[in-house]
Amino acid sequence: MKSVDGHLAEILATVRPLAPLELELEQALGATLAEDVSSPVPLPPFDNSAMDGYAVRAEDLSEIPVTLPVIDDVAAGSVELRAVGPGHSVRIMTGAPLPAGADAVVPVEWTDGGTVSVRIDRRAEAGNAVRRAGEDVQAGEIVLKSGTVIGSAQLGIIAGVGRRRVWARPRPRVVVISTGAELVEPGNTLAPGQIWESNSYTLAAAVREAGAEGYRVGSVGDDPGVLLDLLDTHLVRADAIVTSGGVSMGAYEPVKQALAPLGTVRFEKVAMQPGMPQGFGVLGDDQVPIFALPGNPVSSYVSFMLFVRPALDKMRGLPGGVPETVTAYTTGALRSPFGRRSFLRGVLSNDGTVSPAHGQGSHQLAALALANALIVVPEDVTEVAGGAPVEVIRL
Ligand SMILES: Nc1nc2c(c(=O)[nH]1)N[C@H]1C(S)=C(S)[C@@H](COP(=O)(O)OP(=O)(O)OC[C@H]3O[C@@H](n4cnc5c(N)ncnc54)[C@H](O)[C@@H]3O)O[C@H]1N2
Ligand code: MOO
Repeated sequence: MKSVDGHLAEILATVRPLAPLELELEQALGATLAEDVSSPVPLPPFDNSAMDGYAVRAEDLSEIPVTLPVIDDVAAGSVELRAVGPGHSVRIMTGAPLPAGADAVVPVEWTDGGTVSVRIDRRAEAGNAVRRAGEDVQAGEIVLKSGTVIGSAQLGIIAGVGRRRVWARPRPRVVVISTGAELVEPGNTLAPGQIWESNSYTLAAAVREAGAEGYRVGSVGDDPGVLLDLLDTHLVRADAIVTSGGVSMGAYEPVKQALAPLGTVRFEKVAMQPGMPQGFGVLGDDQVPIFALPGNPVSSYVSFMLFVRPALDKMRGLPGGVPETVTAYTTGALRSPFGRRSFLRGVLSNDGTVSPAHGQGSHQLAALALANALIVVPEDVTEVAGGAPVEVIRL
């Protein structure tokens, strides 16, 4: 059997970072910067007020209280400014440019709020409530480095330095297809022998959680020809394809039957539990990677976390490697088949313990839904005693 590490290594050797595109700000959320972003100007671009109040010369406040004439009124965006001479003040709003001569802003709360003259009741030091030009960013300074994932705050600074577009690797577009003649869309009534289709929902959501775009095509039956047609239709808009089901040893295994003859997708047994039957390869002229995951709901989910998520990281231009683990102490005994690495579902607590889920079957989706971690039991270990340390992958 192929090792878990060997399978991941083959996947990571096959998938490539997506080519950068020039993305509009509105499309850039979740993309990975492929350039350093710098500011053409200092930020703030000019000295300005941090508060609504009065721009003054601090030296005029040596005697408190003091009453000063108000010679001007400046709002944010004002351009024609009168200088503040000795003994004068200017009413000023947050974000408005600091007039020449002034070196401090007195918040309105420290005054009587006058508009012709103002009584100031508290002393302000030079520099009080003044935001200096360039104190956030210097002209030419890099604000975001290439390789940064663009989240909301990153989008903010890109806009804040005046950029409309950036070069970035887009979120990979991933088409998700389930197979199985027994599957019925949720919301419909079950006939005997049928179950509600859940994997395409799980996997498309996991794709989105992994920072990619998930397109749920839904489920197809057991006909390999129908599956091939569907793949053909969707290949043009896919950076990767994920299928579930139809990869094991049964008489009706549409994914295996459709793809194995192409010669570019291999079906193998990987030494893990769950998730033993796995298919991986590439499709079409563009060599689009395809992950043919096993149909059991827990198996497809675990396979996604171990193989698809690191691959999507790599496609996004991020370091895509073995999922990180932390050490925890299992509250219960564990069993694992010899020669296979187990990924048991568990609940990791803040006290450093992990409680194995009740129900470790590959079909037990409810136990998976309660879990927040996978407990990793190595290939050469068949039993772990309660209280023993184990490695855990957070979900
Ligand atoms: N003789 C053998 N039988 C099986 C083997 C084996 O090595 N020899 N491997 C077992 C393992 S391990 C797994 S995992 C499954 C994988 O089977 P398939 O990938 O072919 O998946 P299916 O047979 O289509 O389905 C398995 C199971 O999962 C349910 N399922 C499938 N798709 C969905 C979906 N979209 N939503 C909800 N549930 C789904 C399906 O009804 C089956 O119960 O094979 C074992 N057998
Ligand atoms: O490996 Mo299968 O994934 O046991 O259910």
